[in-house]
Amino acid sequence: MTFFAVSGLTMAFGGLKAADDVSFEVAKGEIYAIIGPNGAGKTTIFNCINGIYPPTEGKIIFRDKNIRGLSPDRVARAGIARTFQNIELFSNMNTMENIMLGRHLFMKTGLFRGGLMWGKKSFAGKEEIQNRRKVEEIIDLLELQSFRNKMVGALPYGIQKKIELGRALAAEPELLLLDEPCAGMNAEEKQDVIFWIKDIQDELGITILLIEHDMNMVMDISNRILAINFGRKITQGTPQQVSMHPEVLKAYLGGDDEPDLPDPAQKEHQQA
Ligand SMILES: Nc1ncnc2c1ncn2[C@@H]1O[C@H](COP(=O)(O)OP(=O)(O)OP(=O)(O)O)[C@@H](O)[C@H]1O
Repeated sequence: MTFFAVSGLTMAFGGLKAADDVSFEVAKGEIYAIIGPNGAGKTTIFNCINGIYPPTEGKIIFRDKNIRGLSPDRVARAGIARTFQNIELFSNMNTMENIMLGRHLFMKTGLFRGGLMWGKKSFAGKEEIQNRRKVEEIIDLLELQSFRNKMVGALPYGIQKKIELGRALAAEPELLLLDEPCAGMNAEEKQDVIFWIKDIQDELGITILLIEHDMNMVMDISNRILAINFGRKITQGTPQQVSMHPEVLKAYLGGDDEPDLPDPAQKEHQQA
């Protein structure tokens, strides 16, 4: 079975091909990163995968089905969740309520209404209790207990990013798309995110497709990497292979100078 594959994906905005004949495959259980300079087309690929843009050409295969052109809601129902580059939370709702929004795919009654309107023994009440239980599991997993009832607008940036991750997990995805999970974070917060992502892979068995500018993080966390520039694939491979590719070095440095990319081989050596 093909778990996830993109083949010949092209997304044109007028004369500009933001994604140009991009193909790659992600195996179940891996952490797969897409890297590239600003404007390379990374977010466009995510937007095509989760149905925000209908691709101009190509196929997007998830569990053997072509999901190209499905609406974001249907893509989510198929098992693909996403976080965004800029935090997309409801700042005047608390942590629990924001994560609960990720459960809407499973709700037959309206959000938060079940327990209130129909009593605990009704179908709506049971559904509400079940959803709240799942949300509590996520709050425990991400260690968000002390923020459960706090309005998210007032919480630190790193915590808000974690709540957004929690909301995506609430949809119980098989594939999780993370768009720059470390953007705007300090070194300690980034370490935290790396820890959670590895945990999500190991403990929940969720496959992760990641966009990230922080090369240290990408090299540390990814099983494989796709490098793109000007909408086109440069290369794909292990962190070691990709970090040594001359076109990747050129794309990042604009020349053939000594690269500033971390050396995964050295990291492995240090860890040994
Ligand atoms: N809706 C749109 N309409 C027109 N052009 C777009 C649209 N979305 C993206 N683009 C263009 O497509 C190109 C790729 O943009 P995209 O946001 O995918 O790059 P990116 O690699 O995610 O960049 P960054 O790292 O800065 O987020 C850019 O030139 C961008 O201006």
